[in-house]
Amino acid sequence: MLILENVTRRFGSFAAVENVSVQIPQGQMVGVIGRSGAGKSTLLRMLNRLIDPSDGVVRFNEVQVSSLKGAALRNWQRDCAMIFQQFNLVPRLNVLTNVMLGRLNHRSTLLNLAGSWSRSERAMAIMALERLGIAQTALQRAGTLSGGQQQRVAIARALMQSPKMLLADEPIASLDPLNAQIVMDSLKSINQEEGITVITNLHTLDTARTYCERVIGMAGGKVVFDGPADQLTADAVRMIYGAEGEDLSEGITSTSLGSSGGTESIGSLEPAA
Ligand SMILES: Nc1ncnc2c1ncn2[C@@H]1O[C@H](COP(=O)(O)OP(=O)(O)OP(=O)(O)O)[C@@H](O)[C@H]1O
Repeated sequence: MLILENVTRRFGSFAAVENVSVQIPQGQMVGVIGRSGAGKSTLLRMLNRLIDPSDGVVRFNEVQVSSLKGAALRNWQRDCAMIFQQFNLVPRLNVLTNVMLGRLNHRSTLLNLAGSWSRSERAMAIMALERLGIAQTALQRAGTLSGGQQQRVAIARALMQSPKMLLADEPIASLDPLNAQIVMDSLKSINQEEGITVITNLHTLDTARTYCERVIGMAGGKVVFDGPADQLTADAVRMIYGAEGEDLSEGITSTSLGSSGGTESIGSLEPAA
C-alpha cells in the first residue's frame, strides 16, 4: 500500500501540489489527469523522490519513503521504476544495453565498473523485450527506433528493475494513436499479470477511462476527484478541467484508444489544447 498524507510541494511560495492524501493498494492501475500545470508530474516525481515534498509524508507499507537516504533511497528508486514522455534512453547504445541498464541498481559497484553483463542479465533483457514484442530490435541503436518502440524499450528497462511500482509520466503524449494503444496495452498487461502498481499521468480522459480502474483528478495542485473511472461524470470533469470542461465533447474520438482486451469503444472527452 502506498500512502500519501498531506503531501505538499512548494516552489518558492507557490504550491504545485497541495495537501494531497491518497492511499493506493498494491496492484492498482491509477490514471492521474488534469490540466497542464495541475501538479501531476510534481506529484509523481515525489513518489520516487526525484523531488522531495515540502510537507507531508509518503509511505510504502512500513517504510517512510519521504525520509529515506543513501542506499535505502536507491533501493526505493529501484522498486519504483519510472518512464517518461521522452523515453530517456541512451540513443547511441543498442536496445539490449539500454534495457540492461535497468539492472544497474541490482549490481555491485565493482561489477558496474567492470562494465560487463552476465549471460543471465542478457537473457532477462531479451525476455523483457520479447514481452514487449520488440526483441527483433535488440541490436539496433535505440535512437533509430520509432517513438512507440522506444517507449516499449523504456518499459522493458523498467521491468529489469523488478519494480513493485511503475510510474509513467505522460507515457503516450509523444505517440500516435496506434503506438499509444500498444504502450497502454503493455502497461495494462504488466499491471494485470505481474501485479505491479501502475500510476500514470495522462492528458486524455478517454485513455484514463479505458485503461485505469481508478482515476485521480487534479486541479491547482489539489485532488478534486478520486474514484473509479465510471464515476467520472460531466460534473467531475468540470471540477478537474474547470471552465474548459464545458467545452468537452463526447464526440471527439481522434485519440480514442480501445484496449486490445476488447473494451467497448467509449467517447473521448479531451480538453481543448
Ligand atoms: N522546478 C520547478 N520550479 C518552479 N515551478 C515549478 C517547477 N516544477 C513545476 N513547477 C510548477 O508547478 C506547477 C505544476 O507543474 P507540473 O509539471 O507538476 O504540472 P503537470 O500537471 O504535470 O503539467 P503538464 O501536464 O503540463 O506536464 C506548474 O505551475 C509548474 O510551472
